[in-house]
Amino acid sequence: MKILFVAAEAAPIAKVGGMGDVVGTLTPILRKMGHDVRILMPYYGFLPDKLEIPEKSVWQGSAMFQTFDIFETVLPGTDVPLYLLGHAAFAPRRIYQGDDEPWRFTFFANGGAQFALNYWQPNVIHCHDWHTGMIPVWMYKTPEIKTVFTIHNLAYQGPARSHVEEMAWCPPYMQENNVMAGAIQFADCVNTVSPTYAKQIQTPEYGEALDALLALKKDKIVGVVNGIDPDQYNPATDSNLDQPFSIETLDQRVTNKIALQKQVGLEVNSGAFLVSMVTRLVEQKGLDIVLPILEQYLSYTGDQFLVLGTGEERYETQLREISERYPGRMSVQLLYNDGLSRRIYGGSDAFLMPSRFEPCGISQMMAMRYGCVPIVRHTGGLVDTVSPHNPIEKTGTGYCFNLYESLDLYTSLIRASESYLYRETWKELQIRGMSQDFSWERSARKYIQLYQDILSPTAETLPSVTSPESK
Ligand SMILES: Nc1ncnc2c1ncn2[C@@H]1O[C@H](COP(=O)(O)OP(=O)(O)O[C@H]2O[C@H](CO)[C@@H](O)[C@H](O)[C@H]2O)[C@@H](O)[C@H]1O
Repeated sequence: MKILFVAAEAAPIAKVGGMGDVVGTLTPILRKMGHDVRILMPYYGFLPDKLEIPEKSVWQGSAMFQTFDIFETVLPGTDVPLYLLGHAAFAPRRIYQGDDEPWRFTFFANGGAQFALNYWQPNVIHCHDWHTGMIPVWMYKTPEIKTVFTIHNLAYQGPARSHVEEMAWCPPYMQENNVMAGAIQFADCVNTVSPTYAKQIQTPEYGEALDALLALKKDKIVGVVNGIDPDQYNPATDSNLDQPFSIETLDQRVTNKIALQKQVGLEVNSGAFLVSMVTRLVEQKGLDIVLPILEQYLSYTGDQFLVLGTGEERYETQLREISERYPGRMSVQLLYNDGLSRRIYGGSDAFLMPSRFEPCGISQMMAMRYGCVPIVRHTGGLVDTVSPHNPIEKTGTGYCFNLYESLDLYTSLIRASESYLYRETWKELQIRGMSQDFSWERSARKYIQLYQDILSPTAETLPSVTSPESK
C-alpha cells in the first residue's frame, strides 16, 4: 500500500509532543512491514539545522491562491521519504503559536491535498489532528484516495467552518461547525490512540462538545494504542544516561538519580523519593489538581519534586514560585530538552501524570521502560497502559487514581511514597514496568488492517458515512 502521513510534527526533527513521536516512529515500522509510507510536513524555518535539505524543490504546487515548493529528503535515522512544504508562512522558527495558525495549517492541508492529487498519489492519506482535518473533507469526492484521521488532541479543533470559508474552498456538503468535526464526519476511518479514549470521547465528559457526532459515527471510530521504539528508548544503550542499566543491573540506576539531582539543583540524596513530570504545561495534563496540594506534599514529606516542561504562563509562574520556597526539594526546568527528559525517566523514582484526559500518553511508557514508576490518573490511554499495583498479588505497574481531584491524587502520591520504603517490592514494581511490551509492531499491524479495511470494505467494515450527498 502507498500511505501518505500528513502532519505538523515528526520526531526527531519537529516535535512538540506525542503526535511527533507517533509520526516519526510508526512510519519506519510500516515501511519495514513492506508498505510505501511517506511523510508530508511543513518546511519550518529551523529544519535546516536538523537535517540535509536539497536546495532545489522537486515540485511546485498551488493552494489558496499561493504557490508552494515541495522539497524531498529523508527522515533522519530512517528510510522514510520526507516531503517538506515550503512557503513563507512556515519560515519562522516555530511549529505552533502565532495569529496566523488557522491560515497556515489550512494552507498546509490544502497543499497536502494538492500534493496527493497531483504529485504522489497514495492509496491512503493518514491525517493527524485538526491541522490536516480539511483533507478528509476535500478528499471525500475522490474515492480512489481514502483517508484516516487520527485524533491526538480533541480539545484543539481548528477554525470554525465560517472562518475556513473565508480562507479556502469549503464544500457545501461540509455541514459540521469546525475543521475537527468536518474530519470526523468525512474521514473513511477515525481513530484515537487508545481503546478507552475512543469510547470516552463519545460521552459529554470527554467529547469536547463533539460527543454526539462521535457517537453517531461510532462504527468508524477505533482505538489503536500508541507504542514506543524500544531501540530508541533503551536504558541499556541511552547515551544521555550517566549509567546505562537494564533489569539485570537495576541497582546501578541510582547513579543516574544522583547525577540528575546534581544537574537540576536538588539535594543529593539517593534515599529521597523523587517524583517527576515531563510535560507540556497545559490544562490537559492535570496541573490544576497538582498545584493546590504541592506545598502540603512537600512540607509533610521529605520527597523531591521535579518538573520539565513548557507551556502556559500561569502554570510556569506558579510552579516557579513554589519551587523558590522549596530550594533543594523542588526543581522546575522550564524548557524543552529531549536529553534531560531521558535523564529524568532514567533517574527519578516515580513519574506523575495526573491528566484530566489522555488520548494515550507516551511519557508513561517511556518512564516504565526506564524503571520509573508511573503515578497516573486512570483515564484514557493511561487505563490501557498502566495497571494498578497490588503488592500482595505482585501485579500491576503503577499507582492509579480515578477522580480528577487533588485529594485523590494526594492519596496516590502518599501511597507511592510510603511503598518506596519497601525497596524489594518497589524493585519488583519497577521490573514489571520495564518488562512491558510497548513496541509499535502490534499497533502497526492494527493500522495496516485499518487501511486494508477502508480500501476493500466488507459489509461489516464499511464506514457508516452519512451525508446529504453520496460519494
Ligand atoms: N519539556 C519537554 N522536554 C522534552 N520532552 C518533552 C517535554 N514535554 C513533553 N516532552 C515529550 O513529549 C512527549 C509527550 O507525549 P505524550 O503522548 O505523553 O503527550 P502529548 O499530550 O504531547 O501527546 C498527545 O498525542 C499523543 C500521541 O498520540 C498521545 O499519546 C497523547 O495522549 C496526546 O495528548 C513525550 O515524548 C515527552 O517525553
